[in-house]
Amino acid sequence: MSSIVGFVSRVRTAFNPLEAKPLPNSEPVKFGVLGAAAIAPEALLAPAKRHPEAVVHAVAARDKERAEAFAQKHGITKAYGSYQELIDDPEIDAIYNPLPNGLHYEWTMKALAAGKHVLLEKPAANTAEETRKMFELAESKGLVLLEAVHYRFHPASHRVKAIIESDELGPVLSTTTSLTLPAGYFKPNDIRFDYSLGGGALMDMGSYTISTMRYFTGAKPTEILSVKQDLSNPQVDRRTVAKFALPGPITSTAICDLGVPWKFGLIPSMPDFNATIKCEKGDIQFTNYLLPSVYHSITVTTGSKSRVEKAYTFPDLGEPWWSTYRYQLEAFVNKVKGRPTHAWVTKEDSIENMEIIESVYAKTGLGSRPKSEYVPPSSV
Ligand SMILES: NC(=O)C1=CN([C@@H]2O[C@H](COP(=O)(O)OP(=O)(O)OC[C@H]3O[C@@H](n4cnc5c(N)ncnc54)[C@H](OP(=O)(O)O)[C@@H]3O)[C@@H](O)[C@H]2O)C=CC1
Ligand SMILES: O=C1OC[C@@H](O)[C@H](O)[C@H]1O
Repeated sequence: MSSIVGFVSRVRTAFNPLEAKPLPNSEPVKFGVLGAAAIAPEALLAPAKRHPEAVVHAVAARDKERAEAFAQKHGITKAYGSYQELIDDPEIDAIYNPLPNGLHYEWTMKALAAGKHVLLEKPAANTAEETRKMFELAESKGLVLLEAVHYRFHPASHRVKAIIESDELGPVLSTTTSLTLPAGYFKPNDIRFDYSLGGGALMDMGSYTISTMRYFTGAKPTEILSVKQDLSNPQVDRRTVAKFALPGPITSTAICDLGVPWKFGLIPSMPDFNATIKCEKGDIQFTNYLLPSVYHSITVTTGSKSRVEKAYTFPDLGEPWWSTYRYQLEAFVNKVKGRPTHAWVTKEDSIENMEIIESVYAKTGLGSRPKSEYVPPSSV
């Protein structure tokens, strides 16, 4: 019963934003958003309204009218008809980059070159080399760059990691991390199915399934044991199932699918956003690891005993309705302000994730998504 009340309360709060009052003695971090992207309201606009030190100041779209309509709808002060104009706005401190994957590198490099911090959507870029270059530029300019791997900032993921590290269940033997959605969820013309824009299930959902495998095992694969891909067009995987060997006895399976065919062509499959971690003395079933603020459960089983845990807040941070994105924004703003953060995704972490994605694509012969043609000026 209490979990239903909690669910209703969290969802109600999600649709009725509690606006935070600005802090009197602190300048807010002013964000500019590149593109009127579908994910921007959930991943930045709503969390910023609930953060006392974050403001979304401007949005840019390729078409100025689209930017203006988006700005009006979301109460954003400025709208630009080009991404560069927004980046050049001296009032903006940080850029949120939710462009298609294949444009992450170019526009992050341009934003960093202009002296802006960047909150960058996942996956960081099309290649590990581009990811490295972005982080090197950020470091050389003393700027914050974060790949928005939002689940890493939520207390539920931390709780699962803490159980694994507590040794209650002994060493990890295997993991299965899944992210699947039914066919029809994404339209055929979605950016996720466009090779030239960095599309593919492994780039999209797969960036999380690889990331959670690495996070929960604390290890990097030593070998790709097998990969099976179903394609939506000759260069783009709709589904990828990859099996990995990790150090010691660990094996991991990462499953992602942008459109599971309906059963008998009639019944859509349920989304699968679950992680299973099998350990020597028991296992953990983490339900809905991607959007745990809506609902999640952490079921720990040893022998015939099992218990269910939930973690919506940290002891000293958060509210039950804080989404993964709100927790992520908390860390980003703290980092920009030079304060400690409760969690972070490092340069090395982002590069390693991209290396694994590329190595899976190499194994099947599909190959990495196209390298950006953008060449930064030599002065950068
Ligand atoms: N953190 C998370 O939970 C999620 C992250 N993502 C990530 O965010 C990014 C965007 O995803 P999503 O919001 O779903 O995508 P959308 O298609 O809604 O948005 C992409 C934006 O990119 C701009 N754009 C620029 N060039 C192109 C082009 N050639 N073709 C298409 N769009 C272009 C468009 O901006 P304009 O307005 O200028 O036309 C559009 O608003 C991806 O990297 C994805 O992986 C996505 C969903 C969830
Ligand atoms: O990042 C994401 O998270 C949620 C998914 O629906 C989406 O495909 C992906 O881009």
